[in-house]
Amino acid sequence: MDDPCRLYLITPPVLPGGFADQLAAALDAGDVACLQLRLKDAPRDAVKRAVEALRPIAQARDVAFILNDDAILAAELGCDGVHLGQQDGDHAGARMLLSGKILGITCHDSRHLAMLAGEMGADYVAFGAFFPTSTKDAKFRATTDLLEWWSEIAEIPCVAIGGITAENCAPLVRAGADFLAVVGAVWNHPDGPVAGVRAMNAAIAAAA
Ligand SMILES: Cc1ncc(COP(=O)(O)OP(=O)(O)O)c(N)n1
Ligand SMILES: Cc1nc(C(=O)O)sc1CCOP(=O)(O)O
Ligand SMILES: [Mg+2]
Repeated sequence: MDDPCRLYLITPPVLPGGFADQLAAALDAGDVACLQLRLKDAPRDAVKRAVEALRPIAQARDVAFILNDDAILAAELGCDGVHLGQQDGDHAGARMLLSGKILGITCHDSRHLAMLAGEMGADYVAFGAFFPTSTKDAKFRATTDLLEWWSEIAEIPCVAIGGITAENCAPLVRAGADFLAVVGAVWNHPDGPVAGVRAMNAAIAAAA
C-alpha cells in the first residue's frame, strides 16, 4: 500500500505576535509532516531569528523544518531542508550543499520541470496552484491529472499546493498527492489553527 497523504504546513508570510505558541499548539493538534518557514521579503536577520525560535518547536515534535528560498541559510542554521522555486538560485548547488537533507522544488504545472527536478535529486516536487489562493499571486494552475501521472511514473513524492482546504482536498488525495501544503486552511481557519490542523487531517483521512 502507498504511504498515506500527509499535511505540509507553511507559516503565514508575516508572523503575528505569539506565533511560537500558536505553532506549538497547531503541531500538537494532529499529524504534520513538515513545517516550512516562508517569510517573503523579511530581512535575513529576521529570518534567522525566526529559524532559531521555530526550528526547535518543529524538530522536538519530529516535524521536518524546511526553510523557503535560501539554501545557504538552511544549511547554516541546521534546518532539515530547503524549498526552492524556479527563480531561487542554483538547484544543483543546493543539492550538494544540503546532501542528506530535504530539497523540494516548485514545478508549477510542468511535467518537464518535474522530470528535471527528479533527475537533479529533489526529494519532492511541488505542483500548483490547484485552487485560487489569496496567500500569493499564483501564476500557474495545476490539475489532478498531473498528480496521477507523476504518481504513476515516479517514486519521488509530490506536494500539492495552492488554495487547498479541508473542503476541496479530496480529489488531490485520491489523485496521488503525497503531501498537501497549506497556509490559509490552517492559519486563517475561522476557529483557529488547531481546528485547521484537525480539519485538514480529518479530510485527508476521509479521502484516502
Ligand atoms: C511546498 C511548496 N510548494 C511550492 C512553493 C512555492 O515556491 P516558489 O515558487 O519559490 O514561491 P515562493 O514560495 O518562494 O513565493 C512553496 N513555497 N512550497
Ligand atoms: C506559497 C504558494 N506557492 C504556490 C504555488 O502555486 O506554487 S500557491 C502558494 C500559497 C499557498 O497558500 P494557501 O494554502 O493559503 O493557498
Ligand atoms: Mg521561492
